[in-house]
Amino acid sequence: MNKIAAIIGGGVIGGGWAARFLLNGWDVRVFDPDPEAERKIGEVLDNARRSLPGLSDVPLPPEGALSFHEEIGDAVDSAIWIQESVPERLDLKLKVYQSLQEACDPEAIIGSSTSGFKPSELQEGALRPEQIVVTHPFNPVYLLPLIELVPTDKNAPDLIERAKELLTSVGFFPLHVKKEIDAHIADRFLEAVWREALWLVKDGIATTEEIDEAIRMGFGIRWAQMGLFETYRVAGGEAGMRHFMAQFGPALKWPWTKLMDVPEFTDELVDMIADQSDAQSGMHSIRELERIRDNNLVGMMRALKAQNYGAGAVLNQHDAALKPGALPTLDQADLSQPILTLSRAVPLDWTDYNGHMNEAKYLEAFAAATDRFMEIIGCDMEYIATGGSYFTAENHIRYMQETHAGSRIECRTQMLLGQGKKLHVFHSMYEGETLLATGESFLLHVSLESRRPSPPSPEIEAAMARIAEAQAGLPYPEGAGAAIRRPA
Ligand SMILES: NC(=O)C1=CN([C@@H]2O[C@H](COP(=O)(O)OP(=O)(O)OC[C@H]3O[C@@H](n4cnc5c(N)ncnc54)[C@H](O)[C@@H]3O)[C@@H](O)[C@H]2O)C=CC1
Ligand SMILES: C[N+](C)(C)CC(=O)CC(=O)[O-]
Repeated sequence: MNKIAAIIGGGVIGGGWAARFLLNGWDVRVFDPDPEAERKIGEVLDNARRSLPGLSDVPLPPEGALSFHEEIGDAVDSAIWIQESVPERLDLKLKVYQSLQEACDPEAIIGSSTSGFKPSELQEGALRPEQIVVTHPFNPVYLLPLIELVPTDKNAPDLIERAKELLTSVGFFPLHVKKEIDAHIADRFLEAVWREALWLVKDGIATTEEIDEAIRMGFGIRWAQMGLFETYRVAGGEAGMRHFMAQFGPALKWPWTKLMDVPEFTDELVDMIADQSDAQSGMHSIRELERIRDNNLVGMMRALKAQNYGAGAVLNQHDAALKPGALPTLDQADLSQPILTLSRAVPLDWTDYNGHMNEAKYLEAFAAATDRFMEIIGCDMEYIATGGSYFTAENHIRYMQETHAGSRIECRTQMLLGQGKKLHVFHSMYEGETLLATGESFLLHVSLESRRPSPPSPEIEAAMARIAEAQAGLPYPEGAGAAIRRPA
């Protein structure tokens, strides 16, 4: 049975939480009095389906069931996680806890998305304060890993550990904020930057577009991978952080920033900022901007994944947790049929200007299927470390149907020859029952020392013989051995 999450308030943030849980295999029950809530969550889910599953290089669990409830008690019934994301008003949040705590399981965790309130303020007067913690997410909640997890000493250590475990299981990075403070950690930075930016516009120093360029062309990209302190340590040169502080510390006392002053939101300032923002981005609808944002985030996060750094390392850990059981081993597979060697969603950065999966990415998918087939026959990392491996000598791809971001694809592999140093495999790529493409590869076993063909280990020979015998009854695949014909 799937785990159940209740989403109380299904706006921008509640919709993101709903998508994160659903796409990680939880059932989600929503309570939101807004008659438009179902449509709005549907739109967030559409964005999430095209972007989140492809962040993983292994398949996410099957999507959970989504339901909408008219009574808060029905929504929280049987939920082990209740996420409150109603508007940022303390009186409203406290009223919501009153009614949901009358109905929910006392063991359930109640997380609040609040951007600014301290957990002690949310626990004030609650039926069971020990159930309530701050779990502050970042938009888009379905892609960004950070959750600021802020408990008080009313929360038992066991609840904090369970919260961390459940958040990690859906791909989040829970950052345990040990001491409560207004606006937690990250929003305090965002607010400081936001205040300074408003002054720069008001004082006519820069437009909204120039400020965004100053961020995204420089320190914004840098922050996305190393943050503030690691970046400045590097900026200190060989002497590191101490030198950086000695050199740039005094500047903090100069009047570079306006610190706590807030410009008054006069009609003039609001119009100036809104007009500049329209001129900068008004050619895109909000939904278009969301898609542009998601495309960029996925590309950047997948690049960080390749470096196993920052958010990329979190994604790799989530993949590692999902991996066991995702693909069969030699002993688990039905060897009489083509063997499942790839199962994943198409990442956003695999699609191109034609709006479908780019031709080069088919090779990437088939190469991953070949790598998996090598593992199945025993040519895994441990074996490769002993000095033997396979090199690909020839590939042939046939493209049959289009596929798109977020689509779940599978490769099934038939071994056409596995004898001595030769390995000849034929991969068929499917989306459901639809054959999308085929990829045929001829490989040679090599010695990594001499870089020349060499016989594989007896264990690999035996595994290939076992597959050859089991697949002997399969018809030779249509399209195997095909080539592009010479024009008549
Ligand atoms: N928008 C943002 O960038 C972020 C917001 N947050 C926090 O998330 C919370 C929600 O913010 P948003 O999603 O932006 O607001 P929103 O206005 O988009 O959504 C709030 C939703 O709550 C519903 N609602 C109102 N009263 C309710 C009630 N009594 N019971 C159930 N649902 C009710 C509304 O119909 C609406 O759909 C706030 O606490 C905010 O500080 C946290 C991170 C980022
Ligand atoms: C504007 N905000 C304070 C609601 C923003 C957040 O809380 C986090 C975010 O996603 O930027």
